[in-house]
Amino acid sequence: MLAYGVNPLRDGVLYWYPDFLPPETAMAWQQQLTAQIPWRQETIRLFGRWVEQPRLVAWFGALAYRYSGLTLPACAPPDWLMPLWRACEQRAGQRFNGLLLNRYRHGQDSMGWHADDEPELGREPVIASLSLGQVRRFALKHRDGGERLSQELPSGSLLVMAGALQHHWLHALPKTRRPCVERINLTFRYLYSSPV
Ligand SMILES: O=C(O)CCC(=O)C(=O)O
Ligand SMILES: [Fe+2]
Repeated sequence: MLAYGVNPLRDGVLYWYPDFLPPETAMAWQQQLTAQIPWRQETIRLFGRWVEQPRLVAWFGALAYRYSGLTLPACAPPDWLMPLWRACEQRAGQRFNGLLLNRYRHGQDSMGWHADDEPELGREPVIASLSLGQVRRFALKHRDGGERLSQELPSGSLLVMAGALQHHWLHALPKTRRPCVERINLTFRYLYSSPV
């Protein structure tokens, strides 16, 4: 459970703004994104088998994004998205040049344990994560097997991951058996053109 604003952790920091967007504004963005984004169902290789990712994704950025053996090609964001992009930059106090969108259609859509630690993101990346729609649980665990943390992410909330967090912690969006409507997550990132 996080406190409003800054939450210093061992080896990282989380900034938490549960009321970043009013509920109606969050709902309007979700509807627009659902209808207007070219959502992709990607296939990834897992233990030698091709499997569909348990979510839909989209990527906007000046550079291609490579993760989990997948390449999402460079693609300019639509103009109508920029007010939301700028608002997230302002709250995070950081410029972003990339946006990964995740669309979780139901409780069986999820994201497994990982860190956003691709070389292009550099040291101590600041990643801003905006949630729209269904409340889902976000889980964190320290790589050394120690602390665990989890936080429900309500619609319109902004979670900023910063400091050394990506180097020392993993995070996930677990599946749930509870009845679920759709959730869209936007994670804003800054990519360097060559690994730093
Ligand atoms: O959906 C979420 O809240 C997590 C998304 C995430 O971790 C990612 O896109 O790297
Ligand atoms: Fe992530």
